[in-house]
Amino acid sequence: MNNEILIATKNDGKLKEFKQIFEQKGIVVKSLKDINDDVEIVENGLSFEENARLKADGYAKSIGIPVLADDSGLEIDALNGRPGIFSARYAGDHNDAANNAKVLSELGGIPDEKRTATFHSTVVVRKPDGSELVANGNLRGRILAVPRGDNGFGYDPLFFVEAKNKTLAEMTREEKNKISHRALAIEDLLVNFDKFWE
Ligand SMILES: O=c1nc[nH]c2c1ncn2[C@H]1C[C@H](O)[C@@H](COP(=O)(O)OP(=O)(O)OP(=O)(O)O)O1
Ligand SMILES: [Mg+2]
Repeated sequence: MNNEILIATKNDGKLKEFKQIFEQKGIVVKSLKDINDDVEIVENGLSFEENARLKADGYAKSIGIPVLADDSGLEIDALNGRPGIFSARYAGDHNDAANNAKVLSELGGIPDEKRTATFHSTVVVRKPDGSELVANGNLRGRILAVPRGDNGFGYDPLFFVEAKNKTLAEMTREEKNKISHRALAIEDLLVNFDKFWE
């Protein structure tokens, strides 16, 4: 039975979200901690999709099971879509606090109604035979001036979801996993998944 997938991410927050979503579907999630092969992947693609493919491909050849990678980021309208594909290293290195501070400083003085943003996720799954599935998800929200909440990771404390009257960091993992860009990408993925998975 083909029921295992490797989630190729070094981000524990993402891994926990994917685990919850796939385990509900009876799919066993393996992480990079379960394999010896620690590859350093340079995310130098020009799009979310290219970066997700680089990550999935980096592991798909050596591991005998399907590999899923996500490349995601925050696109702020008033910043012409920045930080976008550079979300993880916006303030120089992979530091959530510094990235959030940079975003807040760039948005300084911009009023609430102009602080709209999209969280985007592109997910690529590669099988050992090279076949792949690509899916996307988007979540609209607004960037607060002051962070709220302690859950989640990354830009979650700044990302306010109007319909829930909460930031992503004020939601439980279950709540976030019902609406997030990553959850929506997986929903999109699952439309074609069974056929791909056979
Ligand atoms: O739900 C989210 N809630 C908050 N922040 C988020 C989310 N989704 C992506 N983000 C931010 C985190 C990181 O700054 C960048 C993704 O960068 P990205 O390269 O895809 O992920 P990563 O480097 O953390 O882990 P990895 O590449 O090993 O999967 O966007
Ligand atoms: Mg990354």
